[in-house]
Amino acid sequence: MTKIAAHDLALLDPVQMAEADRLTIAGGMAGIALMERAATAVAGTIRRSFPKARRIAVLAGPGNNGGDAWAAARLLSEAGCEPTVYSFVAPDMLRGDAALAAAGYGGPWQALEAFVPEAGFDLVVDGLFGAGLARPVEGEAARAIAAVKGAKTPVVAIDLPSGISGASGEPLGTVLRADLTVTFFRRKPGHLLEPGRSACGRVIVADIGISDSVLEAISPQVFANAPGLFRNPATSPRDAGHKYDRGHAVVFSGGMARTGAARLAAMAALRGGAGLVTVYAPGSALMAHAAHLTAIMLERCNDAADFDALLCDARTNAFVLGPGFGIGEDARRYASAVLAAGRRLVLDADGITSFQDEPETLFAAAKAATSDDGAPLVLTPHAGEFKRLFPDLAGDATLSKLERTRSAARRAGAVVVLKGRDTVIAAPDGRAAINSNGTPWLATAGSGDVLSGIVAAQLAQGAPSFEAACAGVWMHGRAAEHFGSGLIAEDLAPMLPQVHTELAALPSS
Ligand SMILES: NC(=O)C1=CN([C@@H]2O[C@H](COP(=O)(O)OP(=O)(O)OC[C@H]3O[C@@H](n4cnc5c(N)ncnc54)[C@H](O)[C@@H]3O)[C@@H](O)[C@H]2O)[C@@H](O)CC1
Ligand SMILES: [K+]
Repeated sequence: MTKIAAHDLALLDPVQMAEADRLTIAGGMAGIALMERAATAVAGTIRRSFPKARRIAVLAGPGNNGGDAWAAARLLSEAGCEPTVYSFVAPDMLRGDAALAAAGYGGPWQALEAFVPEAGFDLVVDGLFGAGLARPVEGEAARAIAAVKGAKTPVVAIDLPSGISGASGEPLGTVLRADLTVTFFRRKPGHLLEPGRSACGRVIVADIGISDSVLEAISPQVFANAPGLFRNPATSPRDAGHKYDRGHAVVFSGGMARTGAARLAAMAALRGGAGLVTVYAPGSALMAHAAHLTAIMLERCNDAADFDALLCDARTNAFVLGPGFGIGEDARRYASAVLAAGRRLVLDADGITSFQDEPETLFAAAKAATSDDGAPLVLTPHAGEFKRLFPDLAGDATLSKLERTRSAARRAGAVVVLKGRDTVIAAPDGRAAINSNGTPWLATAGSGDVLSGIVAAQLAQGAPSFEAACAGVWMHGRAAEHFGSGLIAEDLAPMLPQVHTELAALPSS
């Protein structure tokens, strides 16, 4: 990935954001100037997005999130609105920049206890808690949030909806649901991870004068998943290219009654950009495949002897094992052999479950096969499959989805794609990406088989595993967006040409 793209897509946790703040202040900008810019962004967004809002309730917390709220109230008042601040603490309890911001506001304010949203407000501004949320929201703040929910008045959150952790997207006590969230400099993981993402509504990132150069010192490792993270265009063939330039992907098939999943993955691999795709199937499944496959090739693979012979073709470089394959010794043997032969492997579904009693065998094989090119193994579990390989991480309620996936990748020596509405992709070296495209229609039978095929296509074309996984997840989500409602798994691969066209049109990075 390029530095510029990575910087644009960086997500900062509250500690890193505080560091960005500190470096900016150390560079000569006063803290109150940063707060003023944050408030200007909030007030400006409100004026643009809710131009008819006159009577505005501004909920202000005890820290700098509250400071932003007091300063925004002043700006809204200057713009002709009628704000009333409802403060969580008496203003003389505020400290630092927040105290300065409150002192600069000359309009009406009351204690938070007095807040009754039914009193005809057009809009509520949530400046209770942001990056500094440190414990569950309870008591008076929780009452105010519940009252906002009941009133159905539009809500604009400052930085984060109160009750959502910026680091994890997890709720801490009562959570406010916003229609729009204005955050500063860069998004935070909590804006993309559920349930945070749903609580934010639309997210606007405002420039408050923090220079991108602070990111050099912070060196972010977590990113929003988007084309800047992977080779761009990921899949456009060279004009004078040969099909072998784009690699040869292989999909292992299950037996006679379970061949569809392998075909879904194989077609996705071909449409995903692999030059050639072959299905390796047991003899019992050959007829079923032969009746369906055209551009995709077919080989008999009944046992280890067949497989060893097939592996002699050094051009097969990316394998998919798992969809419809069946759980057991064959899966373990083939997966280990693929890795030992220096090929790259997407392990999904039954392939993952096959290692539930001996995950260390898989992890050792992945680590032994790791080279300068990075991890050779990509695991694509949903939450249930993740739990089979990493039961302790799955059961640790103190870990966020992001932390769980990063720990799993480090332990396995593999790129881990933990699927869901907020799919997290993590590499053993600590890099991680959070995906946010796609539609709810992706929760359909066979959707994961397609994803494994698209990822294998990127591996076959030579993308490093982390980039291949990021690209595959993004393309999969984008294909669903192009199709729209009524999607089933078969509809995804036919949408991939549009996704390739879109990627190819982006400026190369
Ligand atoms: N870091 C930056 O670069 C900038 C930060 N700004 C604002 O500053 C905010 C962060 O400010 P702070 O670090 O002061 O944090 P917050 O204002 O989010 O909250 C911290 C305060 O809330 C209290 N608190 C935390 N959880 C509570 C709970 N559940 N119930 C009751 N009290 C609770 C803490 O004791 C502390 O007093 C950001 O969200 C943003 O709005 C902006 O002013 C612009 C620049
Ligand atoms: K807030």
